[in-house]
Amino acid sequence: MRHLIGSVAFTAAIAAAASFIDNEFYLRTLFMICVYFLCAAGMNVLLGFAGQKSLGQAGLFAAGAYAVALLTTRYEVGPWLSLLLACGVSAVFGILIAMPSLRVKGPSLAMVTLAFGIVIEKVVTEGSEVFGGAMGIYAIQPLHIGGVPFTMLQWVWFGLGLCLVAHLLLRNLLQGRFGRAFLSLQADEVAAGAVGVAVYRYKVLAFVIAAVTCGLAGALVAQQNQYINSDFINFHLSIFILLLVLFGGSGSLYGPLLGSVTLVIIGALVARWTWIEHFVNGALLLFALYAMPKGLAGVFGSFFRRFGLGYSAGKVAAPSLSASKLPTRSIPQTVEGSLLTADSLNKAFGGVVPAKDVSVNLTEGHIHALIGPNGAGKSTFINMLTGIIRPDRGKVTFLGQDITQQTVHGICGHGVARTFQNLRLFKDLSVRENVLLGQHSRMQNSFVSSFLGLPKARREENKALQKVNNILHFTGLLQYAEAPAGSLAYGLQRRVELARALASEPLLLLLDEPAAGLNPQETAELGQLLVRIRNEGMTILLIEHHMDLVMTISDHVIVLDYGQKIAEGTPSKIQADPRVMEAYLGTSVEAA
Ligand SMILES: Nc1ncnc2c1ncn2[C@@H]1O[C@H](COP(=O)(O)OP(=O)(O)OP(=O)(O)O)[C@@H](O)[C@H]1O
Repeated sequence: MRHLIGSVAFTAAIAAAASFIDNEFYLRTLFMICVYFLCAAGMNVLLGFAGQKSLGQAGLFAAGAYAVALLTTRYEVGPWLSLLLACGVSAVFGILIAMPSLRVKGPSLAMVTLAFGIVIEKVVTEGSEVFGGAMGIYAIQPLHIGGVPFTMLQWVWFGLGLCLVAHLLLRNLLQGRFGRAFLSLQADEVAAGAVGVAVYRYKVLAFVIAAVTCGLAGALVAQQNQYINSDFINFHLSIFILLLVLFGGSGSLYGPLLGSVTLVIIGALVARWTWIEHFVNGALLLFALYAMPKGLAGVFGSFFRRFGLGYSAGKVAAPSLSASKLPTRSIPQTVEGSLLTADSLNKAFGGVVPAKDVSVNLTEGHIHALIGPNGAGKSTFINMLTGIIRPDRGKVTFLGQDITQQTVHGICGHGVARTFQNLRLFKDLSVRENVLLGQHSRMQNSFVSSFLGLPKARREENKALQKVNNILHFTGLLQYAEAPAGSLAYGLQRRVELARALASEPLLLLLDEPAAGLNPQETAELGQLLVRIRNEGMTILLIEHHMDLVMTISDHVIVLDYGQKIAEGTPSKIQADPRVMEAYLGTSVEAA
């Protein structure tokens, strides 16, 4: 509420100050700050949060601008409706431009989006019949009230209003479940999927948000100028939008504001020397990348923190502990006591065959261990169970349902959580945020309720915080809750990953070498923790090389060697099995 009142008061103060300006150039500069703020706010979601590098924003700006131009001039649609429809058209282009992101990443994605921008630029330049080419489209209908077109001051007021709404809505979205999900994409897509984030869906959503804000900005420029031509749509515009975010502070809620205010004012100051404009932008981009990796928002943030005025976005007071019990979900049904069945799983990577007809039955409420020499196929096996690797043949059934072809996040949603052999934490996020991400699939707030900041979104966030607090307490991590996960000692990081997996309230927990890199005391503590988790009713499948740990805590041991199951049974039976000894010793017991 404080933020809402502050934002409204800030915007109202600027709107009031603008009414005292009678210089058209100054008002136009203010309007352009609003336009670029809108572009930057959406781009910040895409780049700063979801980590998707797009160089095609000019194409989306064009989509909005030309949509409004064609609708008002050719089809005589009213200017207000055209503005709305232009946002819809841009959203469709946003989905189009998102498609490649489902296949390519990083620099390749930047290249593909760059190509998109160039194609749009060429289309509007060459397509003179429809788009007017270099001549452009004239007589675009401006916004009006009661038939009277907006004055420059009204454009500023309208722009400020849109910026306020965009800021408040995006802030709602980014501070909770959706913001964390976007950040997880940026950090590690495989881990994001494993905690239940629908990776593709969230990528498309980020592209659509960036497209709508950019298209809206394009439409506003076209309607305010009552004219658009291909000169507006060029590569420099895409770079400028990128610069707004990087210079202002990528991933900060205030970065777009700082970037657009600073860069538009610098642009206005050097406007009379057009030849240095690109030079200045290039220099600023280099400066931002090298000297201010977190942009102006990072510089201001550390300045305020030094004087004890730090504002930390999205930090929520820790709720009180109700109990140190794990949140769990109830089992809908079990098929003859069996939770998960793997039926004749096969996988080959060229000549390497890490799974040959592996069949396993994991019964409820037990600690199962999967052991075997290095390269036996243990990690491949749990990658197949969790959808990260598709088996060539065979079937995985969880609670009687075939999950063999399901997505990684879908399998997590069913109640299968995992940790990774090589830690896959979201290292820049705090321990609490990491574990909150584990709650992602259990939270019920929709896009709409999060975007509009409805009470349901706040209720879900509070509920998740309460559960996460209990998990942190259960795993002994409460005192590290606010620390960045990557800053913790290795053993603690392993525990954070375990806590994150517990947060999805799984029925089955798959742990890939959780004791790797732990000292003997930490390993013993881990063993006790796993037994406590089992006692809470969770089923565990543990891949481990620490035989003491495996033999002490497991109820059932499965042994793999060269991709084949060679034995299974109780720990004592496995210890006495000559095939197992042979697999580990590399020769028969007698020969050894
Ligand atoms: N994506 C892949 N492409 C090619 N080969 C792979 C791939 N993943 C695993 N392998 C190979 O499959 C075999 C089994 O690997 P896996 O990681 O499943 O074994 P593991 O039992 O978990 O071993 P460790 O105990 O050393 O972790 C290895 O020879 C490995 O090199």
